Amino acid sequence: MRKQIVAGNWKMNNDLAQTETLISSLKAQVKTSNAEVMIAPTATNLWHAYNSTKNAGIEVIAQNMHFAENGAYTGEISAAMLKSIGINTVILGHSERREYFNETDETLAKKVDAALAKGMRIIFCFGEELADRKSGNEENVVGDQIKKALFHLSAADFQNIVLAYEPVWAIGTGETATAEQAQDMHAFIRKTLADKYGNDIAEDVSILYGGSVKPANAEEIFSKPDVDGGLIGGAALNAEDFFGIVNAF
Ligand SMILES: O=C[C@H](O)COP(=O)(O)O
Repeated sequence: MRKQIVAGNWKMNNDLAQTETLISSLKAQVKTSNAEVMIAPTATNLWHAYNSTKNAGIEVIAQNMHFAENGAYTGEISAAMLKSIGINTVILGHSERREYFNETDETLAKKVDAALAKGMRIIFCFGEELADRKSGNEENVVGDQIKKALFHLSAADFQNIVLAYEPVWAIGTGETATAEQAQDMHAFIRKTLADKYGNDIAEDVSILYGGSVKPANAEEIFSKPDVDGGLIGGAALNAEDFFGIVNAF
């Protein structure tokens, strides 16, 4: 069943004290919503965030994980480690991970497998760069990213997959895809899934949009039929802005 989701990706922001402050502000704003609400603090603050949001209607999720179960991977965190502190959802494939940490479709496929093997839910990110859009190649790029990292999965695996379309040119730039551009790409993504897995699976997968979503543009973007929510960066660092977006549903 397709869900509406608004997830705040805090990226490398907020130390422990700032995390406590922002979570208190978020808890003060939470009310019954049509959307599932998630926050992704940095790894050092996951355990604290998990404990301070229990029963608050906010799921704490991770920004990344390694594909190995354990071993000599200095600085990395495994799915089992996340699960052991109550984290059941992980963002994978964010464009910043692809760009600055050389994550490829191949390593992402392994991360996807590792997360699913531990029963985790995945928010899988992808999106084209500005040059791809300017050359009219955005659907090829996005289609390839999805196929290479996800098309080895079974139809049943998609119960634990949420997709997040994030055009790289719209991330942190203040430049947003128009609601029509988002809808067109989301419809293409759903068709790509339907061609491989059938309509029922494609209709059930939630597809989020990410890239400079703000309270002022969220309602229009979320009103589109194939947009099921947002992955929010900058605006997730302010409780009022974040809930301005959540309440756009
Ligand atoms: O993960 C979130 C996205 O990168 C969007 O970030 P942004 O809302 O700051 O553009």
